[in-house]
Amino acid sequence: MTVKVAINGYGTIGKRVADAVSVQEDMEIIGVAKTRPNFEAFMAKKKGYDVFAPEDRIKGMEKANLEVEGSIDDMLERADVIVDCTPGGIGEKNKPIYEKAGVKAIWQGGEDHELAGCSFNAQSNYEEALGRDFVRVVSCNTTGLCRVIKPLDDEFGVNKARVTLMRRAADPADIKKGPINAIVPNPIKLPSHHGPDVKTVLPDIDIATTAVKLPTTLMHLHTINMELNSECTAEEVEALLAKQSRVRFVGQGITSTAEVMEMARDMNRPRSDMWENCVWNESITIYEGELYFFQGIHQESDVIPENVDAIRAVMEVEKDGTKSVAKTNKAMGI
Ligand SMILES: NC(=O)C1=CN([C@@H]2O[C@H](COP(=O)(O)OP(=O)(O)OC[C@H]3O[C@@H](n4cnc5c(N)ncnc54)[C@H](OP(=O)(O)O)[C@@H]3O)[C@@H](O)[C@H]2O)C=CC1
Ligand SMILES: O=C(OP(=O)(O)O)[C@H](O)COP(=O)(O)O
Repeated sequence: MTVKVAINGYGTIGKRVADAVSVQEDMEIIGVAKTRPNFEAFMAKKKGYDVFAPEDRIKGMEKANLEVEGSIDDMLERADVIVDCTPGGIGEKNKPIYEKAGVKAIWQGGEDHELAGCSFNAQSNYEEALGRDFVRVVSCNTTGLCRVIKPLDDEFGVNKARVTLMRRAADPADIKKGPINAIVPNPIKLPSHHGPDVKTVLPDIDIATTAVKLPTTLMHLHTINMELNSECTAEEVEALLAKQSRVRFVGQGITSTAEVMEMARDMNRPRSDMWENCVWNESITIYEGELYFFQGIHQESDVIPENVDAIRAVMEVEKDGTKSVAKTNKAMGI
């Protein structure tokens, strides 16, 4: 079976999900929806994607010489599953349209957990999403946290996790957000929403997070501190994280997020994406019985393989999460 996938919202996340789906053997893109005839819409056409638009936007698109296949309802008629990559809060409004069309939907981390009732991270809770109509792939930061907390909890038991998130202020193409010369405690009320968000995937983890926004566009950086239930060495933690397919160790002169992104460019990754958590293995330390390490998260791309796995889970084309992760990784080159 080839799963027919539609994308609603072809921005930072949507365009990457479209390309990642296109390289999988068991799924295909049947259309992407745009609201404006901007360069991204023309690029989507150039790549061979059928472009759809809300009914009231079609005329404007055609006036700009962008050929539109039909409305979002038309796109839903052709799809088995829709990946909603519209800005946070907009996706919620689309739920009735998807329900009416009887199409499964996957939302992103900008929406609340309650919208889908199932928050997803492939390595943490794939099986929970099997056959569901609605799933939410958790945000970039939450994805990055789940990817390391889950294996550490399985192996050593996580008694408590305390994380400081230094967040990029905006994506590289975003001209609207700041700050450009300040460090902003955000959210100001503590702890931040990221800890509760991890608990939507891993409910038994004691986690608290704080977050600030920094004037950078490249990546988020996490300082992770955990109390583990069993005694272990830094070497044992390093060996465990080395086995995780979506965790990459960085060293060899990489001392910053800028150099991680340069490496992604050198790797000829599409859009210089870094789909894996980037852990500085040199930072992995056990100090007075507690674990510490740094990891970088490429906000624009770490959730992309997770969306591919979420499609397989809701469509039940692969019942085993480990196998889905392996298929996704192989097709994308992770
Ligand atoms: N960027 C990031 O770092 C990450 C984002 N996320 C989450 O992914 C989701 C999407 O974010 P992101 O890709 O950054 O957003 P973008 O703003 O980059 O893209 C959003 C897309 O949605 C379209 N859109 C805008 N308004 C509407 C609307 N009213 N109805 C339908 N489509 C609309 C836009 O199309 P058009 O230009 O045609 O209007 C655009 O293609 C959010 O939930 C976000 O929280 C998750 C992880 C990381
Ligand atoms: O999901 C994200 O971040 P978050 O995990 O801090 O909510 C993305 O980086 C988008 O964040 P934004 O809402 O600052 O654009």
